[in-house]
Formats: sequence, structure tokens, C-alpha cells
Amino acid sequence: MALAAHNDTDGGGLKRRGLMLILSSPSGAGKTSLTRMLLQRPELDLTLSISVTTRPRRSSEVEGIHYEFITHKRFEQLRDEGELLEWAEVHGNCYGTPREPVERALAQGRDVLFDIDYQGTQQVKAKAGEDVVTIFILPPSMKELKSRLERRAEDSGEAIASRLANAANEIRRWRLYDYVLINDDLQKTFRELVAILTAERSRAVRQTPGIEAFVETLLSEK
Ligand SMILES: Nc1ncnc2c1ncn2[C@@H]1O[C@H](COP(=O)(O)OP(=O)(O)OP(=O)(O)O)[C@@H](O)[C@H]1O
Ligand SMILES: Nc1nc2c(ncn2[C@@H]2O[C@H](COP(=O)(O)O)[C@@H](O)[C@H]2O)c(=O)[nH]1
Repeated sequence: MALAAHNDTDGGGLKRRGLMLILSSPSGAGKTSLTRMLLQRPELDLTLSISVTTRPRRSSEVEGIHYEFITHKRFEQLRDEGELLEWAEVHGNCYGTPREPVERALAQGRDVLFDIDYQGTQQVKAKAGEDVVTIFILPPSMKELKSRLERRAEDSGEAIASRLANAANEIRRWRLYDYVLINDDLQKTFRELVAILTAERSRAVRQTPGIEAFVETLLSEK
């Protein structure tokens, strides 16, 4: 599977291994808001993985931008034909990551951002190992989580209740992740995400082979 990449956008033009940055959280903790903020910064040079889902489209969502909204039959077809890098049933709907766009982005040396749940995270980690960086976003309180879902006003009362009922099970998965952030202040959490991305991009393991050539050049200087 072609899930490794080289990225030459950092380190003064040096090639480095690309990474897959995964954000997970209980519904309403802030992944979508943070994803939007990350994508609004072109200098961060991230490509969003756009999932397929059988969930009905929300009024604020745009086909092909937020999700590809597909039928259950089409979902099963994609899954059975191996077109999904990972998939899971979440809050009663099916969600999956199309494999080909992720492989294409990584092959072009781009870092890919995912907004997926803990089940999908485990599947991607099993396939791509150290090229995966995982971040779990916690709400500051359950009360605030409920208010955020209500204030967002995008889901029915029944859907909000189901998402809140699933939140405890999702929150308990925090130990599966490399990093855990409490999203009490959106700007602060955004800054923390950028700091993690910057540090992860600088890890020595991601710098080969570009750094090897650079070090050779350094050492050959008189
Ligand atoms: N730090 C914050 N303070 C206050 N409100 C916030 C904060 N972060 C996000 N919100 C608001 O909370 C609501 C839920 O946020 P968002 O849609 O980003 O959550 P999500 O984790 O992507 O949820 P889902 O998994 O259901 O898609 C939105 O209305 C958003 O504007
Ligand atoms: N395993 C996957 N989970 C996904 C994917 N796309 C989204 N999600 C997760 O589903 C819930 C609900 O999302 P919502 O947009 O309906 O609020 C949330 O936890 C997402 O992270 C996916 O492709 N695979």
C-alpha cells in the first residue's frame, strides 16, 4: 500500500516523510471548527481527506466539500471493493475514508488531515504506523458539550441525544491518541494544534532522505 510520502515543503526544500494528522473527539467538541481554521492557513499546507457518509446532509454542508453524501448501497460497494482506507458506523450512520485521494495526496508529498472517529483511527494506525499523528479533542465539560450541540442547531433533538449518549464511550478512548487537548478556547486549541504539527514535521524520523543529503553537504563543507 502506497501510504508513505515525501514532502519537500519544509526544511528549506528538503524532502521529508509526509504525515497523516487525525483529529477525533466526541460530537460537538470542535473538530470541524479546528479543521476549518487549519485549512484557512495556506502556509500550513494541509490536504483534507473528504469522507463518504450515509448521513443526511446538514443545511450548512456542501456536497464534496464537507462529505460525499452517498447511499447505503454505494457505501457497501465502496467498502466491499476495498476503496475505503478505513470505515466505521458512528451515531447510526456509516462513514469512510476514500483510499485513492489520500494515496494521491501523500504521493504528491502532502500532509493529510482527517476528521474521523476512534475506530477509523485505529484502522489507519494499523496501516500507516509512524506516519500517523493522532490528536483527541476533549470538551471542557459535558454541560458545555451539550450546549455546543444545541447552539450549533444542525441536528434534531433525537440526534443530539444520541450523540451525547455516545460521548462517554468516545471520551474513554483518549489513551489511544498521541496528544489530548481540552478545547475550552478555540484560538488556544488552534495554536496548540499548530505547535503539534510543527513539532511532528520536524521529527528526525520524517526527515530522511532529505536530511541525509543535507548532512552530507554540511559535512563536506570546508
Ligand atoms: N472552544 C469553543 N468554544 C465555544 N464554542 C465552540 C468551541 N469550539 C467549537 N465550538 C462550537 O461548538 C459547535 C460544535 O463544534 P464543531 O461542529 O466544530 O464540533 P465537531 O467536533 O466537529 O462535531 P461533530 O463531530 O458533530 O461534527 C459549533 O457551533 C462550534 O462553533
Ligand atoms: N471512522 C470514520 N469516522 C468519521 C469519518 N468521517 C467522519 N467521521 C466521524 O463521525 C462522527 C460524526 O461526524 P458528523 O459529521 O456526522 O458530526 C465524528 O466523530 C467524525 O469524526 C470517516 O470517514 N471515518
